[in-house]
This record gives sequence, structure tokens and C-alpha cells, in this order.
Amino acid sequence: MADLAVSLLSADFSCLEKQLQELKEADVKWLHIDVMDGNFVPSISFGFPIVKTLRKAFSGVFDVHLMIQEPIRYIKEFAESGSDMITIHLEACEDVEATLRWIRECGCKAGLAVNPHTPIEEVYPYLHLTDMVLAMTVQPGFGGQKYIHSVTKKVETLHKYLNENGFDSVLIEVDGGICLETALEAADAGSDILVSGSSVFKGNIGQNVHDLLEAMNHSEKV
Ligand SMILES: O=C(CO)[C@@H](O)[C@H](O)COP(=O)(O)O
Repeated sequence: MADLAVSLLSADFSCLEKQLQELKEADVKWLHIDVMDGNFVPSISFGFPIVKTLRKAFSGVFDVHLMIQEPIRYIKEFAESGSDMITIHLEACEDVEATLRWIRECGCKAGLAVNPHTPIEEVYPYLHLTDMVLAMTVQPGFGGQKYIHSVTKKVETLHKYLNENGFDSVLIEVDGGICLETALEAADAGSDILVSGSSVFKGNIGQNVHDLLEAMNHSEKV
């Protein structure tokens, strides 16, 4: 059964404590924290001091998505700030293997992300060092974009490959454009974790979380 990770990027930071409380009441277990450096992606979001502060207000899984060039430089700081899963981009690392190893040495689970147009086969050499593969379903950098349907096929291919090659413990996450219309497609393809931001924070948070989980739970995936 697929689960939801809520992307903080679309939260209202003027009332963040209240919104985090609403997420807790809706039984949200994963908080997706998008870190952007203005280099790997055009935007700048937040860094490890924010992650550290958030840790005091939310006890669930901190799913930290580093959209930064050469993330190996900052893994230790993000780990010490309370991250559980640290996901780096294959496209952003000179040495993907060393970066994944370092994440695990720092005590976190290691995630490996790929952009929508990167072939999914490029993650295969790193699966033995990876706890989760993140298939971006939008171009990284901004919330509120439309789901890129061609990525669904990549998720299906990855799901099959993981199952046939003894990597069934590796999670698949998708991120971007997840809403009531796309959640089922992503879950049916084999995604374990669906990241959603704007569809959660627009309107009633509790209701949105409930509706998104419902949409995923009708998945035909076994
Ligand atoms: O990493 C990103 C964008 O770069 C995502 O996490 C988005 O923030 C998801 O937002 P929605 O597409 O659900 O609005």
C-alpha cells in the first residue's frame, strides 16, 4: 500500500506550527523537505538550521530531498539536524557511490533521485547502496507543476527490476504533480511513497490528506 509524504514547500510558513499540527492530526507519517541551492535548481529554499528546528515540532520521518550540487559537502550537517532519509540527485554528484556511502555512514537512509528525463537504468549500479529511488515526476525546482506521465513507465520498469533482482526492500518514491487525478496512476505503477505539496496545503489539509490516501488505496498493486 502506498503512503503519502507531504512536501513542506507549499506550506504557509506564517502559520507553520498550526499546519504541522494538522498534518499530525491527519496521521501524516512522512514530511518531505525540499532543499534547493539556486544552482542545481533555480530556486533557493531552506537549509539544515530549518530542518533542525522542524525536528522539535514533528516526530515522523524526515525525508530530506537535496536538490543541491555536490551534496556530499553537506550530508553530515543534514544528518545531525535530524534527517531520516537523505536523497541526493544522480545528476548532481561527481561520485554517486561515495555520496550514498557517506549518507549511510552518517546514520541515515540513502535515497537516489533522478530527473524526469534521466533513464531509470542509470540508478541500477547503485541499488546495493540505496534505500529509496526517487523518480521526479516534474522538473525539480518548483511546486505546483503538472505530473509528467511518461515517468509512470519508468516507475513500472524500476518496480519490475527491483522485484526481479532481489532489491524488493528498496522503496520507490515519486515527486511532483501528485493530486487526486494522478495518485492512482503513480501508485499502480509501483510507487511506495507519493510526495504531494500543493494538493495538500490548498484548502482543508486533513481532508486533502484523507482524499489523497483514499485515491492511492484504490491501487491495484499487490
Ligand atoms: O521537489 C519538488 C519540486 O522540486 C516537489 O517536492 C514539489 O514541491 C511537490 O509539489 P507539488 O507538485 O505537489 O505541488
